[in-house]
This record gives sequence, structure tokens and C-alpha cells, in this order.
Amino acid sequence: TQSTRPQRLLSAVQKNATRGDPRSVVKAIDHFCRHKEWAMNVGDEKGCILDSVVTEVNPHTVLELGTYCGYSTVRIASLLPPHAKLITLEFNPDYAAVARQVIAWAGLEEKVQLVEGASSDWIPKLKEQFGIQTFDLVFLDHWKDRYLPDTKLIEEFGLLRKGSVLLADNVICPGTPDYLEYVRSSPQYKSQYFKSHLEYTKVEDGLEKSVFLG
Ligand SMILES: O=C(NC/C=C/[C@H]1O[C@@H](n2cnc3c(NCCO)ncnc32)[C@H](O)[C@@H]1O)c1cc(-c2ccc(F)cc2)cc(O)c1O
Ligand SMILES: [Mg+2]
Repeated sequence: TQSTRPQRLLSAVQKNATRGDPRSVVKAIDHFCRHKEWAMNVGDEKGCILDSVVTEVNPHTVLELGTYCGYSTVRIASLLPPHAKLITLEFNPDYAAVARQVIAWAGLEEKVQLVEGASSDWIPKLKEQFGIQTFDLVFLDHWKDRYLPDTKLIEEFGLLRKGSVLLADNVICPGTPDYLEYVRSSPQYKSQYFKSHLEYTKVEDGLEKSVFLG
């Protein structure tokens, strides 16, 4: 049977990256996506912005919506302080299976909890299931029309504290207009746009960083 693109991406990691070396995993995926097959990872250019926000926030609890192959999971987890936890939600079992192996190759299993399921089902259960009070950082990179409803769910279930940071990928391409309007007009957020490019292309895209004011 034919392999899938995520499976070919995983093979490229296993062939070209060093076990236990997250930066080599990131480099191997970026090389594969730039030279072999494009894939919807946040990528190296926006990835540097992601790294700077993670470093600035220095989060002890992180929620990622949409794991896909685990590229941003590895980028974020590799920058977390000891004992910090990253929960990443992925409802496609095939993508989840690939992501688990990418995360394992990077040697980051201890820091990452990959939960197989839909964000709308799991956001209401995160406190009780994982003993989480609030998230210091949320990275949104799943279906673009789900950013706003899931942000409202996250607010509703008290998962944000004063200073929590939401970082959203693709606010220009493919675009998340209702989400952008919300975080930019709400008095509960201080929002900032980081202009960049769609992964591995010259097309404009960017990340929106929104600080929850409580
Ligand atoms: O569409 C994009 N990303 C979607 C990611 C989906 C991943 O997240 C998973 N997922 C989705 N919804 C949920 C969910 N919850 C939803 C229901 O509760 N709960 C859990 N997991 C979920 C999927 O299974 C995938 O693994 C994108 C496109 C372009 C793009 C730009 C230009 C182009 F020409 C083409 C493509 C660039 C990007 O950077 C992009 O991120
Ligand atoms: Mg994206």
C-alpha cells in the first residue's frame, strides 16, 4: 500500500535526524518540506517567532491544538524548563501515530502528552484529567474555523490566567478572520501581529500573539 506524506516525513526524520536531538529533527523536517514535499508545519521562519515567544513566556503548562506530525510540538517542547508539560490535541489517529514517533525520536516523550481526540471534546476535561489549573501558553494550529469557538471554550472552562498567551498560526493564510477580529477587538486581550511567510513559501502569513488580561 502507498505511504502517506506524514509517513514519508517520519521516514525522513528517522533517516536524517539524530535520536534525542530535537534541533536535528526540526532541521530534517524543514529540509524534507522545502526540498521534497511541502507539508503544513509552522516551518522554520514562523518557527523562529514561535521559539522567541516560547522563550519569553517560559511556560510551565502549554496547550497545542492540532499536533499534525509534531513539528511545532518538538520545537516548543525542546525549549521548555524542566518539569514543564505540553498537552497536544490531535483527532486524526494516523497523524497522531506519526507525531508520537517524531516526538519519541526527538527524545521529548517526558515533556509531551499527546491526547488523541477533538479539542471541543477535550478542552472541557483538561482540568480534571490532567490536574491543570491554567495554561501559560496556547498554540493554535488546527482547523482555522475552530480557533474562535475553541478560544471561547478555553475561556469558559477557566483555563487562562492573567498573562496567559495565545499564539495563533495562519492568521493571514489560510486566514482566521473571525478569530482575529475577536482577539483584536476584545478588551480582554492585548494582541500583536508578527508578519512572516507561509511555511516554505514567499506567500505572506503571520502569527498573532494575544495576551489574556483577565
Ligand atoms: O489547514 C491547516 N491546518 C489545519 C491543521 C489540522 C491539524 O489539526 C488536526 N485537527 C484539526 N481540528 C482538530 C480538533 N478540533 C476541531 C473540532 O473540534 N481537535 C484536534 N485536532 C484537530 C488535524 O487532524 C490536523 O492534524 C493549515 C493549512 C495551511 C495551508 C496554507 C496554504 C495552502 F495553500 C494550503 C494549506 C498552512 C498551515 O500552516 C496550516 O496549519
Ligand atoms: Mg499552521
